Amino acid sequence: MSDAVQTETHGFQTEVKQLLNLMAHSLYSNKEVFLRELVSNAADAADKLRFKALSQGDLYENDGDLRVRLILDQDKKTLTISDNGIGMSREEIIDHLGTIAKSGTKAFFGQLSGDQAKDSQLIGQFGVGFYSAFIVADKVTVLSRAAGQPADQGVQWESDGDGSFTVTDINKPSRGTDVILHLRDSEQEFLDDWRLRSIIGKYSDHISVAVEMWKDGEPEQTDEEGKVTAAATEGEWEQVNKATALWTRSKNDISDEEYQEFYKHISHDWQDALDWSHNKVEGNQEYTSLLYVPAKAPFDLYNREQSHGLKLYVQRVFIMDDAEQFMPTYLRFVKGVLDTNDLPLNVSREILQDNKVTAQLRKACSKRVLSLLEKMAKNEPEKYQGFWTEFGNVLKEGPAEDYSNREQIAGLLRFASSNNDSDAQTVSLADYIERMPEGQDKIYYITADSFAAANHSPHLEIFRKKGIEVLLMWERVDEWLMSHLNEFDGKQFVSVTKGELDLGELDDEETKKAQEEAKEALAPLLERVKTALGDEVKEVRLTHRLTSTPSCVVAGEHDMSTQMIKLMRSAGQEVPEQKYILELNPEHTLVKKLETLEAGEQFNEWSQLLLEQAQLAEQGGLKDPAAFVARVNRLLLD
Ligand SMILES: Nc1ncnc2c1ncn2[C@@H]1O[C@H](COP(=O)(O)OP(=O)(O)OP(=O)(O)O)[C@@H](O)[C@H]1O
Repeated sequence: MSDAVQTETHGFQTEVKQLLNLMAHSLYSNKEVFLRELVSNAADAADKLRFKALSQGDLYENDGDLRVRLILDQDKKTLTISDNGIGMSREEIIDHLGTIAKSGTKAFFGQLSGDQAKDSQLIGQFGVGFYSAFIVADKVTVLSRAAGQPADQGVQWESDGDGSFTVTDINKPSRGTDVILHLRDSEQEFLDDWRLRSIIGKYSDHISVAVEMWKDGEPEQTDEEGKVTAAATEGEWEQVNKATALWTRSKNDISDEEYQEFYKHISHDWQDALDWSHNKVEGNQEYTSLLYVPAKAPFDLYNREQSHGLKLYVQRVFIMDDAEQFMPTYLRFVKGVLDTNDLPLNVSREILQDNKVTAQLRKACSKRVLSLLEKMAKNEPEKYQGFWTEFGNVLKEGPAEDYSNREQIAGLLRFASSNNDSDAQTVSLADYIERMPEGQDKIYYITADSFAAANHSPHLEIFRKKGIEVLLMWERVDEWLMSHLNEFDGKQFVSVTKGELDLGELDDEETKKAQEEAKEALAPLLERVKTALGDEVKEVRLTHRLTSTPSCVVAGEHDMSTQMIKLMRSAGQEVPEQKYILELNPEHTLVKKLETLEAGEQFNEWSQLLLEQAQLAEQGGLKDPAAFVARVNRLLLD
């Protein structure tokens, strides 16, 4: 022990306490996961040391055989997971085993309802990690010493999982970390050597570092006559996993179960992945990729800054976690491994930034994921629908970010539709096109604040009447998406709330003629309304998109849509006040009534009311709601 043994007590971050609580309740029926998590951490520590030692060979301290050992102590009732990996310093241990470093964690725990059954579902959105040790242990002691540090720089971390932990300086001659679990009385099954071997076999075969357990020696064996049949053997550490990195094996030799185990190892998810794609490429480019799509979105999916990306290996040597350079942001949910021979072993994040090989690999990996999704959508539509529910809104960022693949991404999008009267996003663009009536050559859509606002928008009236399907959109990202999608399969996208409505061949000659006549007859009325409203509107014209509503407002062809304005304002950008075009429905009684009114106060009030109610329906609010209410009341009493 060093002279000044310094023990400090630290409180866990509030979120850690909440996680511990949640985990104890949620994962009890799945409690073996603690072993996978702790062995994964130990294997990661070995990987990290191997990488650091590439440039600093003396870190091995003459012990380059990296391994993880499981040690049972029947008397003390402890199970120890011991590694000779990178280890942790005092600061690191306080930091890593006392807090959760992900941003947004607080908000995540803030939404817990207190209802254990409901909350336990949420653990799936959160990585399990080290803290799972407390599912089976009522006390955990961690002894660690960072590689390259003298023996007296060891540190002991200890906690009973109740809210605080202690940290003490210790002497630790061997490099690496021992996690000692003081098993609860009810968890003594994990002291059973055979039970442990079978769990480890299942969880760790594919981890590239050896996992070892102690095998007792055998005494000398003799036959009846006392002749020695087998010499005595000494006890030894025995490797219990295959220790071949899974992605290096041939696809045909890997079972689905093994793929799933590996997924859990790299993702810290405790549920199965939804699907994966494993590819070995030789030739010009040489790489292996194993990419997984999770079944559930993590809690921080919408934080675009959150770390994501692949585990990067170069010639099977682990280089870094979260190499985001190989996965575009709109595919940030993908987990996996990329192992390449085309990058140098001393590659850094900076080198990756601006690198031709990186760009090629990123393109290749993106393609793999898109093809995987395409196949799923085609062959297993229900499964794809599950994917869409979890990750659809992220995929919608794709056309803006990945211009070259936008047609393929557009093919994967799913929308709600005016045909369905439901907010379920199930309609693909291919479905839409297939259902188009003869004469329709455009894809019509509407963006609004909510499903109800989109579905009940007056702008849809004429489309409903004519049986033309309109795609309904109301997610924040939709406006952004549509500003980057011009066409699909040669068909142009048209917002039903923007510009002059031209249904082209969908309108018959008779209707067109009637419209022309109305235009001529009502020209004076339009003039008068424009004069009454003055600068409040850009233009007043007749509309044929309405059937049961008297008026609507539309943005000019090249103006920003209402949703885009809202999006930009909410992002803190200044957007100048935009003037709309007021459209009047010539068939509607109120418009007919307006025509009969003489110029004067009443005419002005009615014109104003028709504008305000149209703005209310389109924008969901008014600048001066009180004036609107007063006006309605005045007109009601007239
Ligand atoms: N055996 C170990 N050796 C060295 N460092 C370790 C070891 N175990 C844990 N750590 C450190 O503690 C950190 C936190 O571990 P924890 O398992 O809670 O989360 P994680 O591995 O980062 O992943 P996730 O949050 O996705 O579960 C690790 O990132 C690592 O830096």
